[in-house]
Amino acid sequence: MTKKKILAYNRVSEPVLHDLQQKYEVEFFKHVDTRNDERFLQYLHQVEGIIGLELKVDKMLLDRAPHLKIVSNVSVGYDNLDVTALTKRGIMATNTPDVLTDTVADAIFGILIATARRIPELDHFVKRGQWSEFLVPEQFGVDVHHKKLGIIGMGRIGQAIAQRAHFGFDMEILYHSRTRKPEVDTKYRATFCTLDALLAHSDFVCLITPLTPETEGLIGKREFKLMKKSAIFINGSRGRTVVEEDLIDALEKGEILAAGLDVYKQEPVDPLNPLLKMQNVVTTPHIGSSTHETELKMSQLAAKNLEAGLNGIKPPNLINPEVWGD
Ligand SMILES: NC(=O)C1=CN([C@@H]2O[C@H](COP(=O)(O)OP(=O)(O)OC[C@H]3O[C@@H](n4cnc5c(N)ncnc54)[C@H](O)[C@@H]3O)[C@@H](O)[C@H]2O)C=CC1
Ligand SMILES: O=C(O)C(=O)CO
Repeated sequence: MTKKKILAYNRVSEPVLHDLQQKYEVEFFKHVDTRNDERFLQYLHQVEGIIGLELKVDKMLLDRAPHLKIVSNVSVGYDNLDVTALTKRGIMATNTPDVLTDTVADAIFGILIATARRIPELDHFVKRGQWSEFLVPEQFGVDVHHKKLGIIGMGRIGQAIAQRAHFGFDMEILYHSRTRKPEVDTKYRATFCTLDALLAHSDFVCLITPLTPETEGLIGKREFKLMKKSAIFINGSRGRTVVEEDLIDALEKGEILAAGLDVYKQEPVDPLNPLLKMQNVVTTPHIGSSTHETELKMSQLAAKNLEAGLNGIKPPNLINPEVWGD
């Protein structure tokens, strides 16, 4: 029997890829120009399944994949997929929620602390051999514990951040989300509020929504102006939820104190991006879920979704259940 053809893209853990290769014909592509790479386009024409990270799946790509049944993202975010176009063609789309929640929350909390306590900057100071006298107040950071944390997007990861903030650091939590979550209010002593109230009152503003037409550019000039001058802004969502030029402007003008960023408008980030030159900005290269343990779990879950879809079983993490007739 001929094996079903699968296209693996960008990042799929080695043991998972190996396992898939036993059962399917698998071609792995690292980074491709999806419009012009001949090998990619020829293989795409034959595949029934795609598994991978951040492949831009749009109408043009789908027109070139007539046998495609399922696209299995190795990520919880799926802003890389044109879900409407997939659904119209009856193609399943899946993601990897839950398995990465705690890992991402750890990373975001780490970035928050690193920004508040200026850890990367002072690490360089020590390593450059500049630590010759006691620290001066200009090098001090700000406290995290007992401060007000504003979380925009109180979903799975937002709640895991709230848990760390409440139980670990006794922080007061404000949140803004599509709906109020009474269980979160009780569990983490959190208060649901408008976006503007959150921005005006928070010491730390943490953005962790998905990227959607509603959240694109959610935080820009007006929102930075509403924040406290002492506010620290943390973005763990996607770069385009923020107007990056306005963030740069707000930092340059001292409208906010500092920023901790895991995501950018363009990734990998342009080495000339002014954010990289700012001492009060902590940058990480989209590390949210990137631990050995969690990347493996994400790939395993993505493979489970893929195989279910290919074999006529409803995938556990179907994003567009309409294609299943639900
Ligand atoms: N930096 C990184 O490495 C990672 C980033 N992410 C990002 O985090 C996002 C969230 O992941 P989860 O918490 O698992 O998703 P989720 O779906 O559980 O939570 C998202 C929350 O955002 C809220 N939301 C949506 N639109 C909103 C709006 N316009 N205003 C306010 N709140 C809004 C939703 O109501 C929901 O509570 C992902 O979609 C992804 O973009 C996820 C994993 C790793
Ligand atoms: O899962 C996601 O959405 C990520 O950003 C990377 O893990």
